[in-house]
This record gives sequence, C-alpha cells and structure tokens, in this order.
Amino acid sequence: MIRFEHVTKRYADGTTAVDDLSFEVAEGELVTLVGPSGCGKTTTMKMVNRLIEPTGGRIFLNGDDIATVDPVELRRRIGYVIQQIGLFPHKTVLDNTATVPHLLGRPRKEARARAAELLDLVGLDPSVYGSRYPEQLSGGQRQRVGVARALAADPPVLLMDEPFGAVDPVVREHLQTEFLRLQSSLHKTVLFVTHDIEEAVRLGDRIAVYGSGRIEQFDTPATVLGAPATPYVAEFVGADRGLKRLSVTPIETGDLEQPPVLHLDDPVGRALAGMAADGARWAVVLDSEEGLHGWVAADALGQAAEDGTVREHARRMEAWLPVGAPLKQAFSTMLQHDAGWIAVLDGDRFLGVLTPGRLHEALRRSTTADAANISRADVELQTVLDA
Ligand SMILES: Nc1ncnc2c1ncn2[C@@H]1O[C@H](COP(=O)(O)OP(=O)(O)OP(=O)(O)O)[C@@H](O)[C@H]1O
Repeated sequence: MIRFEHVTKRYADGTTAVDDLSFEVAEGELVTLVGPSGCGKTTTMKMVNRLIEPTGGRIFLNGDDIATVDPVELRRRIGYVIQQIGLFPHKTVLDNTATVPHLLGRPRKEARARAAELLDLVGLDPSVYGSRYPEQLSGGQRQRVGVARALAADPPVLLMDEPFGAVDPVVREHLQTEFLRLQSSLHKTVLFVTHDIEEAVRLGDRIAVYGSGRIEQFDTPATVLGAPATPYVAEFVGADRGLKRLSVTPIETGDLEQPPVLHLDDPVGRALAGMAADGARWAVVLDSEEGLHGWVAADALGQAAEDGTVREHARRMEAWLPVGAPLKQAFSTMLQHDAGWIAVLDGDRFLGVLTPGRLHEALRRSTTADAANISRADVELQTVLDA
C-alpha cells in the first residue's frame, strides 16, 4: 500500500534526515516508526503526503508514484493527525470535524451528520461535545477530535505523528486502547510516529526502529523485543524487553494444558473415579453446550454424596481469558485472582487452561532469540513469578 524505494532526504543545509530508506506497509497494516529525537521519523512521514519532497528515491501509494499525483488530490487519500492538532479555535467541535467532508463538496448538513457519527466513533458524544469549542475540551478529548477529523474523508491511509504525545500517561493509554479498537474495525493503513517504545510495541503490527536516518530493524514487536537485530536496537528497546514481550505475545491453543473435564450433570461417583485415575485435584466443569461453567475440587466431591451430581459442588470460574489475549493479561489475571491457572476460551467454548509453567513456555516460543536473550527473559519472568 505504501512503498518506499531507496528514499533519501537531504536538507539544504546538508543534513541527511533520511538515508536510502526502503520498506513497505501492507494494506490495513499499522506500522510504528520509533526512534530517538531527530532520527528522521517525521521527515519520513511528511514525504508520504508531500509536505516534504525527497531528494532521492520514490514513494508509491497503492502502486502510484506519489511524485506524479497532485498533492491536494494525494492528501485527500491520506488522513493526518499530529500532536498539536490545530483545531480551528473559533469553530465548534462538530464544525471542526465536518470541515474536510464539506471541503470535499458534501452538503453542509450531510457533512455535519457524518461528523457526528465520527465523534461518536472516537468516544465523544456529539450531543454533549459537538457544540463546544476546542478550548473547552481536555487534551485527550482534543486528540480524539483530531482523529475524528482525520477520518472524516474516510481516507484509506492515516499518518499519525505523536498523536497522543501531549497527554498524560493514563489518558494516553486510554487513547491507545480506543485507537486499537477503532483500527480493528476500520483496517486503515497507518504509519504512526512515536519516540515511545512502549507505544510502538503496543500499537504496531510491525515496528520500524530508526537509528540516524536509517531503519535498524523492521519487524513484529515480538521479534524486535525478543531478537533485537543490533546492539543499538537492544539498547533502545530496553533491558526489560522480556517483560515487554509479554504484552505482545498472544495465548495460543498450543500453549494450553488439558485438565480433566466434567459436565454439570455427571454423577459424583463417576467424576471422582475419573479424577482419581488422572491423579487430578480439580477438574473443569462444562455445561451441556460445552461452555465453561466453572471448576470443582476433588476434595469437595470426596465429601459429597455419591448419588449427587457435579452441579451441586461446582464453583463458578472467575479467572478466564479469550484465546489470543496477550500473556501479560494472563499473568495479571493470575495475580489478581490469586489463581494457579486460568481457563482460556474461544467465544464460549473451553479450550484448556494456562498455568505459570505454560506461560513461561509460551514466552520462550514467542521468540527466535538466541540462547542468551532467551535465558535473560526467562530470568526476568522467573523473578516476577517468584516475587
Ligand atoms: N527543514 C530542515 N532543515 C534542515 N534540517 C532539518 C529540517 N527539518 C528537519 N531537519 C533535521 O533532520 C533530522 C530529522 O528530523 P525529523 O524531524 O525527521 O526527526 P524526528 O525523528 O521526527 O525527530 P522528533 O522525534 O524530535 O520529532 C534532524 O536532524 C533535524 O534537525
């Protein structure tokens, strides 16, 4: 969708901001550009909507060499969100959001109706916020308006330059979560600039780690964290990357253990015999549709009347997660519920349980890291588990 071919930008004073850059962003993919101040991230981004012209190489958007596309027409295909979003101070939030569709020739009423939909989409009730002026919003709310405005023309591509940089960490995390939710339904092709590795890891399908004017590594968050390509990347992503990797490694079916499974209407005697044969101290209890009901302890069944059913002794399950949730969520759920294992579901269907041991193995699986990296991450995780 966006392709850089040997792109260089040398400013008039001789500064090489971007040096022979080649990479591609697939349709619907969110790529984060991350690196220290002055490494060329913003220059890279501004070359895509021709706010800056490269001095060498070519950039393609959907197969078109953008040098041949009229810049105004090009920018209609590209939403742009920046930190100082530059809302018009004398226009209401609704009118700010409606500006682009209106400029694109939509009748005013239609543009405003679309703007209201977009505000709703980014979590701002248009009946509450639509008539306010930008100065009457919090920083986080202003950024949401910025995102709504960038989406107003329904562009296939979004460029976002530190869009959540000016808000406090709590609001920032909130905006990130909302943006991920939005992206999971909109599937825009996104280039997202940040200097914050946590943000890059959290949002990116892939991350481009910038050194000075060049990309040092371009890969998935799990690989960048697990197997940094150079000492520079290793230093940039930080010594606690083993823990960061927990945030980007999903629970997979293969990570799960299969405990004994009982059903609500199973007779106690048969259930106990089955558990004894497995040497199990507890079993998962499913309902008649194979959905998760809870669990039952062998001790509880041992004291029960043999002609009863599992139903009377089963306890509801509090700790469960959907398959695909990040290991970090599994880990914090275990801690929160003081649970030695948690159930993993696909919709309502029970798939198996994740234990600390399996979590540890999943973390190992997540990387192609060399032995040194693996053991380091393991040690870090072990320290946390022991704490
Ligand atoms: N108009 C310009 N003239 C000369 N040098 C420039 C110009 N704009 C940017 N630069 C230089 O180009 C390099 C890359 O700048 P750029 O803004 O792309 O970095 P960045 O990675 O986005 O940094 P930050 O995170 O601080 O925004 C820097 O050394 C910067 O000083």
